[in-house]
Amino acid sequence: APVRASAPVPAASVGPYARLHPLADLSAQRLATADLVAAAKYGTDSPIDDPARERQVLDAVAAQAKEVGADPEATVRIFRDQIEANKVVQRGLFRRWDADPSQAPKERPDLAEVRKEINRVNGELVRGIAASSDARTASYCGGVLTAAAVHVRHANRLDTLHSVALGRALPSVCAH
Ligand SMILES: O=C(O)C(=O)C[C@]1(C(=O)O)C=C[C@@H](O)C=C1
Repeated sequence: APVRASAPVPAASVGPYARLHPLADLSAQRLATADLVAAAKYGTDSPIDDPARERQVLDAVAAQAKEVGADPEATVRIFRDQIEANKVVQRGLFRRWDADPSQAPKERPDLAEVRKEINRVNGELVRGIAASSDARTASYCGGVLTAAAVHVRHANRLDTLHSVALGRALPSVCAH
C-alpha cells in the first residue's frame, strides 16, 4: 500500500494547549485589525457599530462552521464576543485620538481591504474552533485558555487596551 508522506495527526495526540493557543493567537490577530478599522472610520460618517456587517460576519461563519464540522451555535457565540472585543479596541482608540489628536492616524485605510483581512482571520478561527471541540468542552479549558492568552499577550506585547479586549474576545471559547 502507498505510504502517505505525512499521516494525519490523530486528534488525541495534540494536547489541549496546542488546540486552544491558536484560538487566542487568532483572536489577537483579529484585534490587530481593529486598529485599522478604527483608522478607516475615524473622522468619517461610518459608525463603529455596523449591525449589517455583523450579520454578514455571523452568517458567513455559521455557514463555514457547517462546512468544516464546527458547531455553528458555538461558533456564532464565539464570534459575537470577537466582534464585541473589536469594538472595545475601536472605542478605546477613538477616545485616545479625541483626547490627543496628535496620536490620530494620518492615513485612512480602505475599510473593504481591512474586511478582507478580517474575513481571512475569521476563516482560520472557524477551522480552529472545529479542531478544538474536545479541548473547548473539557473542564480544564478555562485554565489552559488563560495560559495561552497570557502567552499571546506577552509574545505580541499587547498594550492594556488590547489585553483587555483579548479578555473580552475569549469568554465563549470554553463551553459550559
Ligand atoms: O467591519 C467593521 O466595520 C468592524 O467594525 C469590525 C466588526 C467585526 O468585529 O467584525 C466590529 C464591529 C462592527 O459592528 C462590525 C464588524
